[in-house]
Amino acid sequence: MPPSASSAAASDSLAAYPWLPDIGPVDAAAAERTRAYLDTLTKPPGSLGRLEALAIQLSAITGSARPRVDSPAVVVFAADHGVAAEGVSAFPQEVTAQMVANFVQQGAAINVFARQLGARVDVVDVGVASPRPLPGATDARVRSGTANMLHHDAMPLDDARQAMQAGMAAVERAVQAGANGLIVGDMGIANTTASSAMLAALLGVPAAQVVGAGTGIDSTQQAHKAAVIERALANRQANPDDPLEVLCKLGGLEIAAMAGAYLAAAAHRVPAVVDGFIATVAALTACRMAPALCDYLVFGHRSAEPGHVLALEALAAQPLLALEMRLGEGSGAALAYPLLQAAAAMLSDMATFSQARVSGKAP
Ligand SMILES: Cc1cc2ncn([C@H]3O[C@H](COP(=O)(O)O)[C@@H](O)[C@H]3O)c2cc1C
Ligand SMILES: O=C(O)c1cccnc1
Repeated sequence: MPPSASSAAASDSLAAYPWLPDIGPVDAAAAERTRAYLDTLTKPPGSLGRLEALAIQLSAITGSARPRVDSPAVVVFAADHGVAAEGVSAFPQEVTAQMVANFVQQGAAINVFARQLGARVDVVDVGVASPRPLPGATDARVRSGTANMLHHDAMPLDDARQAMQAGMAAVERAVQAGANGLIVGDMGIANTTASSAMLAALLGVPAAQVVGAGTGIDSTQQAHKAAVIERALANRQANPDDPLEVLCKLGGLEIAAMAGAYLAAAAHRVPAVVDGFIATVAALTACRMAPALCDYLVFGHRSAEPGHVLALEALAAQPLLALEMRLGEGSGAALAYPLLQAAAAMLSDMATFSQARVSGKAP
């Protein structure tokens, strides 16, 4: 298919989904004002480096000269994956539900980092494979896990839409409760397989190039994981120009919910911090659906999962941190969040040259 025909197919499929929120461009005038204001603050121009770029982005997102990000919300979406049956993770599927209980009991890494930010963690079950609702989690279960992508499409379109809407609804709740920043996380055993398959399909690269250790599989198991993904890609034949089709055939319910959450945050002009590999694949999918979204996202960290670099490159994204982490849950996004707060505080609290009577640059 020639490029023009394939992009027409992609936008046709988008037109069929009016349930996606409308996202306008970021506020370029507010960004420009902040860019100029930064040079009036008592520091050599540009000396706060990427923190200055972050401050400009926060103004662009919020439209405010003094953006506020003092009240973040953390939302962790959990779901299971049929492809876990192929032995692609170091851990069994029941860990997804067990970790949801751990989130509810405040014991996971994301709970610890959220506490440091004074943020609440909303754990949303969009598709955990457990017989009963999970106590303490928000029940938005669309279905009990995806189908095994090796043999079936992971989910039908209607389930992907419902999961994306669950993501949007979680952001609505957070924004109504006063959140002005969003940290989105994932929990789902085998979701590095789903994300790797989606990324290989979206970028047209071999699975071996994106596959990594996930929860800690060795190199032999990684070769098996790549082979499973290659067979799934061949069986599913997802159209790389149709991100929703890629999501339905190869993705996961929590990945769909994360994509919906980013879109809803942008529609509210609330900065969302993207976490690691899984989160970035969700963000890439959402950005392919609504390209205006990309300017609203802050990339928190670079995960040790090898596919993450490719996903970040596809978004021309520069993550704030690189701590060799490979956890998910929103943990890297939460650790990066204080940098957003520092950028905002720089704009609201620093003295200007004239206020502090400091001489400007020599002529
Ligand atoms: C105890 C535990 C806590 C986690 N928290 C996040 N993940 C992360 O690991 C999983 C993805 O890796 P894979 O594709 O190899 O299964 C996801 O659940 C992800 O959120 C965890 C995994 C485990 C085992
Ligand atoms: O970077 C991630 O999001 C990640 C990597 C490995 C396992 N779970 C999550």
